[in-house]
Amino acid sequence: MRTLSTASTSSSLFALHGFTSSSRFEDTSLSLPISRVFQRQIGWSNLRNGCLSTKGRTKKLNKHIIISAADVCLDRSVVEADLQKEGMWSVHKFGGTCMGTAKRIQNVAEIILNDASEKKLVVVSAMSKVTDMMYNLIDKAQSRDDSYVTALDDVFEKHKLTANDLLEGESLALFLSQLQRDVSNLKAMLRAIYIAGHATESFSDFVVGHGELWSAQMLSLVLKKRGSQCSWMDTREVLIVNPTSSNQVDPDFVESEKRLNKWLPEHPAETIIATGFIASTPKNIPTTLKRDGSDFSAAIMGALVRAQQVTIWTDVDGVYSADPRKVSEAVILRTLSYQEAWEMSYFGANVLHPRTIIPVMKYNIPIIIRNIFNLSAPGTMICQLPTKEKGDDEGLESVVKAFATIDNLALVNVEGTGMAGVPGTASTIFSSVKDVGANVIMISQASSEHSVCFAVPEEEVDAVAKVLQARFRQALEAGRLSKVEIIRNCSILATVGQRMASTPGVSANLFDALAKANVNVRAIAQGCSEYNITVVIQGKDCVKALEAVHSRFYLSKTTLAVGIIGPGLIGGTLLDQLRDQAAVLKEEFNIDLRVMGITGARTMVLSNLGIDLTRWKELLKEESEVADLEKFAQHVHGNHYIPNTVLVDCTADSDVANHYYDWLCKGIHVITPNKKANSGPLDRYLKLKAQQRSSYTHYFYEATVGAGLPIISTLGGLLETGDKILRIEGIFSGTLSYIFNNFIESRQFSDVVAEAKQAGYTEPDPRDDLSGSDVARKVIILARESGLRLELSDIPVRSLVPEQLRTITSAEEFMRELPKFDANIANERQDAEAAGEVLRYVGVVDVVNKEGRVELRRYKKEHPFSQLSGSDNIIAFTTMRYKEQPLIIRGPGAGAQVTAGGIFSDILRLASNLGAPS
Ligand SMILES: NC(=O)c1ccc[n+]([C@@H]2O[C@H](COP(=O)([O-])OP(=O)(O)OC[C@H]3O[C@@H](n4cnc5c(N)ncnc54)[C@H](O)[C@@H]3O)[C@@H](O)[C@H]2O)c1
Ligand SMILES: N[C@@H](CCO)C(=O)O
Ligand code: NA
Repeated sequence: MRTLSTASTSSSLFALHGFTSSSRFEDTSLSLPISRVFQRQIGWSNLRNGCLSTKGRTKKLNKHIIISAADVCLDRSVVEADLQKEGMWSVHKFGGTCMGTAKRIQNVAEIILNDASEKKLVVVSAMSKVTDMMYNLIDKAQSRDDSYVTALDDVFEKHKLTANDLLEGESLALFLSQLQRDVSNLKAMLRAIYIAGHATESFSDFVVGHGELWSAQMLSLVLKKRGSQCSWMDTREVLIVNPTSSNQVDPDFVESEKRLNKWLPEHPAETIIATGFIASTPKNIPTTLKRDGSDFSAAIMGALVRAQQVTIWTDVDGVYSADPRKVSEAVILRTLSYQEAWEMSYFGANVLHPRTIIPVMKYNIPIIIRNIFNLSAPGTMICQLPTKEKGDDEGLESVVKAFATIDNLALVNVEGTGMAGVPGTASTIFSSVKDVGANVIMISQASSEHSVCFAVPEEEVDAVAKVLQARFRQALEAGRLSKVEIIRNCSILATVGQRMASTPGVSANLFDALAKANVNVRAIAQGCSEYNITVVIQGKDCVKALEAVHSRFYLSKTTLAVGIIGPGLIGGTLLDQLRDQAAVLKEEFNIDLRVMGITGARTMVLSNLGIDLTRWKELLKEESEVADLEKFAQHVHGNHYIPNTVLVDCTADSDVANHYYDWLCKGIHVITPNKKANSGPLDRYLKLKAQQRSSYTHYFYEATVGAGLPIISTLGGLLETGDKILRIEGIFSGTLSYIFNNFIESRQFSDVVAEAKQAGYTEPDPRDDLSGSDVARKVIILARESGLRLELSDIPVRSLVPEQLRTITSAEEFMRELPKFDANIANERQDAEAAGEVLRYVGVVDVVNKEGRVELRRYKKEHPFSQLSGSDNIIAFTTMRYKEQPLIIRGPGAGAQVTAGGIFSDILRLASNLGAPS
């Protein structure tokens, strides 16, 4: 497939920030000579445009530095050598939230004072809400609403109160008189706007930008009060930008640097507090840096002073590996490359605007995103990552770093044979899309050139479809194009990671994770850079897909929503085992099993976060509701934060088994020790298995034969590797094994049966064991696994249930009546003993003759079947490979612990199939 990804930015993804305008007050900071820094900048400015080499300025700089294009990074060792010599600048940016109150401004001052860097340049936004208040003033004045006057008073009050808290004496008086002057000026301007009923853009800029001017001045005075040598900067005097057509600006680095180099010696200080967001045009008209302007200001300033780093202070711990609202186990990334950060922000992650990265990337300056409210969090560093080739993997996390999604998209598919080899089709398509102002988010074209497919925001798709239908009407009528198809309700899932480029198998892993989560992929795009692989999926699958791929790449635990049906002996034991092992699984194996529901025949308990398994019995009594299997399945599966659901059927009920098909269709995995589904009607069984394969869901039932013994998996392994099964023969009933192993000497048959029941070996109704039907079911299960198409009724069975007790309704009554019939079986045993033999209840799958049977047979005392003890099962596989000596599996084949353990290991097999490390 030939693919192509666009780099256009969806404007809706980023928040609009405020900006500031002109206002001055005299700076009273102490002077400090900074000429060396200044000289260095002049020297470096020569390097920017084109391929140059610098020689001779210092010894360490006596190297060739080639800058071939704007985005190429300089040799870091050279940059560092130079910076260390000249004194390092660190740049900080504090947004509105950080500057929100007097207390927070003090906090900001503290952070600045604690930074030991020789030079500090601090970019600040307006106090939070101030920019909105300023816009509101303009709106009111424009709509001739008198209340702008009181609204302006509120702005004044807010700053006055803050300053009163922060400052005192001369500096307070200085600030307040400036504030008063600014507010009087603003009042006059707003009055002018009120009269005109309109504000020009530069007028608005002027008004709105005061927030930054005031916050910068206050912070600067606070720092001075605390002994810092500090100046404040109205960045419009320095920062020169050219507005572009697309509501963006291009910084003029050469001119800005010239102005900065003039400004710095005029305002000597260790620390400079600069207003974010404001700038001037080359003609000195005030303007702004538009969206996310303060971050951009910080990045440009960082580049201008060749900062050692730029720290963006915010209210989150850093950049997450995925939206934490969607992926509960998302982690904070320690590092991101510039390109990765770029990709993440394009896909809606609240990282940085891509343009913020460009200025710093050019000089290889790291950006650190840190939480001002959690200084213990190290934050995320966006920098040039060390490459694998250099053998320096430190700080690198996974190959795939992060995942992001864009919702509410539609795919447009233009298809037809008339496109191949005809230049201009793509151009016509995309110029039409441009004409209706739609934003193309992703493009993919198969190299057959028979279709071009692209994603646009859902709300723009109708206009796109209409214009394409019109533009291609002739081609559609003539059949050169077959259709312009719209696929609605789509989402994009982007997988980002720079090292994907050099690592084979990433996409295989990604697509495998999606397949296992039953997510259908509609379109794919990957640019040559391989920084990101983008897939288009159905909107409803988005969170599930995000969870699945996130956990696949080890960024989160493999989380499974588990529903337990039938908390009887086996189900209850399983719940206790889950309770005891949960922490270890989470810690050591990255597997997070959450039991979201438990249902018995009459009552059920549901949870949204996971049932506390130390109390499951009480909860089932105290907080239960009436059992409803539909509702139960829907609840356990309905939690969109957990990508995979498994229902574990621990009943012996055919009605429950009849739901498996439906559950598999819904993408729910099924695990069971219940033999009813696999030994029920053959057509149902075949349909179930076919559904399981085609739906990529998993259906595991190891405990149906031999309890926890690996019978089903061994058979599967033999078949999958091409062995041919000839015969499977053995003692398949734990109950009947126990009974005949212990039915010796003077013991009564009924007593031994009661013991087996007491030990938890029997089926809920022991007649299922004694009748041979349990063994017949196991024979059928193994026969079908081996490829035989047999029904349960095809298996001749010797029943040990006395004729008279077969119709009794309850298991308890049966147990009471059983002793009356002890003599019959005792006689049979004595006959065998007299011949030096023992009785054993065996099942046979005769694959060669395509038949099965269940019988009570006599074996010589030396025979392996005669050597068993307890509830041992013994199963012998005779195959083409194991012909002379059969492959034998022996061990306890019934009992609560071993059976629950077998089910548990099926759950872990499922987790492993879903991406948990093995
Ligand atoms: N006991 C063993 O050693 C062993 C070994 C392998 C497999 N198994 C299988 O394990 C399963 C459970 O056996 P057990 O000994 O725990 O039986 P049990 O009777 O102790 O438990 C079954 C539970 O299922 C509940 N139940 C019945 N119908 C239900 C329904 N429609 N919806 C919800 N709950 C329902 C019952 O109330 C009971 O709590 C059986 O299928 C059995 O064949 C048991
Ligand atoms: N009742 C069964 C349980 C295991 O399937 C037995 O005795 O073997
Ligand atoms: Na088993």
